[in-house]
Amino acid sequence: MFRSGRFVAEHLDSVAPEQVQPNGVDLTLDAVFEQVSPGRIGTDGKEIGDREEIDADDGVYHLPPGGYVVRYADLIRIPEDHIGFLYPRSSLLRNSCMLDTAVWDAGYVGRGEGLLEVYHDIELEAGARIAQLVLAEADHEGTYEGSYHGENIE
Ligand SMILES: O=c1ccn([C@H]2C[C@H](O)[C@@H](COP(=O)(O)OP(=O)(O)OP(=O)(O)O)O2)c(=O)[nH]1
Repeated sequence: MFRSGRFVAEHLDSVAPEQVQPNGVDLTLDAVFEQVSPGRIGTDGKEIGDREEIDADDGVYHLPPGGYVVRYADLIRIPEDHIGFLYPRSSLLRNSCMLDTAVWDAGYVGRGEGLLEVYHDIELEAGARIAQLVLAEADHEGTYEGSYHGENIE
């Protein structure tokens, strides 16, 4: 069963009322990066390529077509007995952009990242809502202890 937005909000730090949706919580944009060196995924592990942070102009990112790594501002804690799924805000799709996301594991804590695909120039303001996190009840064995556990927490 998918949980309500109010339930999801209980597992994020400092959620503004406008972020809470009927079925989930909107995540906001913290930073935008451009990858500048190759990454690697092998049988023996993975390496993430270097990135350069893109400057916002008076708090607004002006993004030409391309692929960008975005970091969400919201600190997320996926509770035990749950799994998280993140979806793009439909206004992104309606503006010829897409946010690619993966599974959010039970036990994960951090400020996560996603891949923003831009097919037409777009302006995104820092702090703008760009995605929606939903939580579903799920069986699992163990909890997330991977390399991204605790990421982007100062
Ligand atoms: O769009 C997403 C989806 C998930 N995550 C977070 C939550 C998730 O629990 C964690 C790890 O994701 P995954 O298990 O897919 O990472 P991996 O590439 O398999 O790395 P590791 O082996 O370290 O887990 O990253 C994101 O930041 N963005």
